[in-house]
Amino acid sequence: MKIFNSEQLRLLDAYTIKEKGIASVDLMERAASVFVEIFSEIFGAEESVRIICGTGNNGGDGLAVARLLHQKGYTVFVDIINGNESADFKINLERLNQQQIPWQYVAELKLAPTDIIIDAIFGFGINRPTTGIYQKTIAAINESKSKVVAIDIPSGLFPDASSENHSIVKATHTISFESPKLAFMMPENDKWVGKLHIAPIGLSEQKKAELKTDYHYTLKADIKPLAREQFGHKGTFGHALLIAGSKGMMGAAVLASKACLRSGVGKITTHIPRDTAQILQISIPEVICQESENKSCFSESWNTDTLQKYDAVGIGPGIGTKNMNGFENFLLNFPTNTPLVIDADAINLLGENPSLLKYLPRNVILTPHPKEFKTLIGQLWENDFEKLELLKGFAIKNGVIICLKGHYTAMALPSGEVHFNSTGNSGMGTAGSGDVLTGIILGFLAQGYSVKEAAIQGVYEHGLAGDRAATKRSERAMIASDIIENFI
Ligand SMILES: NC(=O)C1=CN([C@@H]2O[C@H](COP(=O)(O)OP(=O)(O)OC[C@H]3O[C@@H](n4cnc5c(N)ncnc54)[C@H](O)[C@@H]3O)[C@@H](O)[C@H]2O)[C@H](O)CC1
Ligand SMILES: [K+]
Repeated sequence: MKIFNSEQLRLLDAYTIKEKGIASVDLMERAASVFVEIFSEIFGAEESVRIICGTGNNGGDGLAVARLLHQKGYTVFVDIINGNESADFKINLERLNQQQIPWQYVAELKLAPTDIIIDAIFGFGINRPTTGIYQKTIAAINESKSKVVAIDIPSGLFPDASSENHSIVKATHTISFESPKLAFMMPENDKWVGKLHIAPIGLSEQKKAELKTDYHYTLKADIKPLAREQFGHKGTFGHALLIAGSKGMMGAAVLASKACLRSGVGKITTHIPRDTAQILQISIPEVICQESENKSCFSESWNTDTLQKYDAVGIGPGIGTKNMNGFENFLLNFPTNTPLVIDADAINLLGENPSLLKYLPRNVILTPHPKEFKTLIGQLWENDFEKLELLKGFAIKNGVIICLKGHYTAMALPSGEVHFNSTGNSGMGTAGSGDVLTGIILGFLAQGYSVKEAAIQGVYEHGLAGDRAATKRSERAMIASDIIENFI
């Protein structure tokens, strides 16, 4: 799914009105009705609802929502912060009056206790930080004990730019129209957005296809698993090579190898330090162990012909950062066309020696978490929008795919596209979770997925398995092995 900016959403809005001959107030009605549909699935009509409206179209949505909830039997009360009223706001205020729904203009909001507040102050029309009555109202909402549901976007949050240090409504749920906003993908905004719901309102599909954006949100419909050949065998489902583990870190090699096998790969060879084979072999009988001549780390020397025998290679989980020489030889001899996934300590080694970046092969995926990304680029960022620019810049400059792990893992491609992932949960912030992801991506690459597909689909399926694990156990109690067990 594409992520549109506010200018594009306005365009889509205007185009849909023209193309479908639908009045803008009817589009607002459609938005309000999908909002109410989702809202009423979460909250029952016994809960009291206070709707706080601005006077633009977000406020207009709020008035229409008030009327529709009233018709469904909810007790609603509307507060309006006086301002310039949009045309569709005026029509909806008239409709509110016709149904005799109680409302008042507020100069200073004294919030009577209510179960739920619906935030309809500002939507994507916000163009400056909130001040005065708006700021005070937002503070009152955030201090209340009520659950808060934002219409389209928590008021005060800029959809397409950083809102650091602004006054913003802290929503429990955000029900956003048609497409998520870029701001929702930023970890710094997690505290404002709460649980995100996307509500399609039927904007023109043709125009959506035409509009260009760098930003995408991966949903189930974007996932296309490779068909498994009925006559295939372990020789045709790909042979992966994983370079992983060191003394005390063999768990990383075990988790990544097992995840790789579960991803459907035909065979995996795992290259490990000498004398550690027992640990791996006992943990996973299906793995082929290849021991390094080094007792404590991976091999010093690598040759292209040997590496070329594998369909894909992964390096990093648990390898430590001592063997720079071996890592350099590995990259210098890496075959041009073999897909490669680089994770964990291999990323730290690259960060320590950025001159190696030029030796990265063309089909490479890097999977850093934010700390590893910082080491890799040797630079700090002021906010998450800046971090996103750095991520995009790195992918473009080095011609690589880079997946910045976290909630809504961001995958930047050399084309400048960024795909945000929609699956996963806080339970995945657990030791070994990243090793599992490396194994899955490696397995996908070895089976013949393109680097783009392996990155996007690997991250999506890793998150999905994590969501299943959290349902069976809990976000708190799940561990990385549960992600593997729930990969189906
Ligand atoms: N295409 C769609 O997705 C649809 C969106 N709808 C809803 O409309 C809003 C956007 O409405 P808009 O009237 O453009 O803007 P706002 O209501 O967000 O803001 C109103 C107005 O306020 C002024 N303003 C901006 N910042 C400030 C500030 N800090 N202090 C004071 N005043 C401010 C500015 O002039 C704005 O224009 C969208 O989010 C949806 O909720 C439709 O209902 C359906 C189609
Ligand atoms: K809002």
